[in-house]
Amino acid sequence: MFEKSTWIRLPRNVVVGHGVLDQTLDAVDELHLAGRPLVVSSPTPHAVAGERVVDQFEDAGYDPAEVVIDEASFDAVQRVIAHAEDVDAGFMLGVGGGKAIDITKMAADDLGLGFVSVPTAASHDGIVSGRGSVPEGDTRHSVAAEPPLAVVADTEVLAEAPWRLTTAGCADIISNYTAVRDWELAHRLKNVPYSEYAGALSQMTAEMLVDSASSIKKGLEESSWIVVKALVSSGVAMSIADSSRPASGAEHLFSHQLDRIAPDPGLHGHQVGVGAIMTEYLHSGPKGRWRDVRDALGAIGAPTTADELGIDDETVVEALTTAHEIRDRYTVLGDGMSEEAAIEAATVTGVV
Ligand SMILES: NC(=O)c1ccc[n+]([C@@H]2O[C@H](COP(=O)([O-])OP(=O)(O)OC[C@H]3O[C@@H](n4cnc5c(N)ncnc54)[C@H](O)[C@@H]3O)[C@@H](O)[C@H]2O)c1
Ligand SMILES: O=P(O)(O)OC[C@@H](O)CO
Ligand SMILES: [Zn+2]
Repeated sequence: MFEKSTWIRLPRNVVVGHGVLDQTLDAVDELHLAGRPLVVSSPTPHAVAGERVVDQFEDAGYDPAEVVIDEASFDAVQRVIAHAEDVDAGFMLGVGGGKAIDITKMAADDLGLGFVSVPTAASHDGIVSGRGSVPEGDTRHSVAAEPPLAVVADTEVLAEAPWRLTTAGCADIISNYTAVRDWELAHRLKNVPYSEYAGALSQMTAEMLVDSASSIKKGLEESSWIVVKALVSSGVAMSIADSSRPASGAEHLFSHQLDRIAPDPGLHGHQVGVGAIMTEYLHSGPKGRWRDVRDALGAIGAPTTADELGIDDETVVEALTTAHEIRDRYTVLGDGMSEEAAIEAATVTGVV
């Protein structure tokens, strides 16, 4: 008897383009959400876009509440939950980068409230996903969270954000190459469930982004359009898989470990990009495609070396040798790299 079943939870409204922040109210009204909106953001995104969202709801006769968080942690999720209960929120809008959006989707999930995603930077592919990513002690959780009912991505806002946030988003997408390779490997070696559709979509998204590299340039709003569409597409792949597997493999473990041990970690996307150069080398060897990954990152201006990440060589090697401990996710790192092998991989690829 056939007994498989799946839920693929996707947004109903994905509104992308110039000036669409001013259509947030319309995108929400269409969803028939009731009650008081709670706008959750971090300090800069609050000033850049959060206040405009609050004003829109105020002008329309809603009674919006606001909360500003400054870190991605379980404590921050609890603070947002407590605030939402205090103000009797009916639904939530997460306005900001990956951290603000993750916190909002996790708080909304806990309270059973609708969630709307309003990215202020094209820096990560959690814009659409139903996953939250939060560090805790020695580990990093990928938590099932409330996927957005709507996404409002204003390319004017995204284009005005610091350029490095956009190159980080590109690198988060380019890392899909190695994430899918790790997922396939885990499927073959450990019988981890694999979705052909999610894997193909994730990989195609990376290919399309790399093909568009010459149009991704600082100062061009069209770049934000290209990148945010790829970020949405990558998030859809995660929703289809009901896992971050299509977009997160060993290169993400490496980045999560850097977040723990580096004195001054880089942007998430930049770290996973550099990680992908080395994990592609581990997958395909010295003559493999690690140069293509490095060149794709270089073409959009993302870091390709430890130096460009602002992280010292020893920390890179330590992160490589310990990344497998971050979470129970089988990847090309297996049960860990020796220090000699890590130095070799980082040196051959020019990362250190
Ligand atoms: N849930 C998922 O599926 C998923 C996917 C990818 C990444 N993530 C998570 O997202 C986080 C990375 O996202 P991030 O790089 O956006 O980090 P972030 O949220 O810390 O944002 C980076 C910085 O950009 C600033 N910023 C955002 N918009 C701005 C704007 N318009 N102008 C000026 N500054 C602006 C923020 O204030 C912050 O200082 C990580 O925690 C990562 O694990 C989650
Ligand atoms: O589950 P994690 O490893 O946090 O990955 C989510 C996201 O960063 C994928 O791009
Ligand atoms: Zn990522």
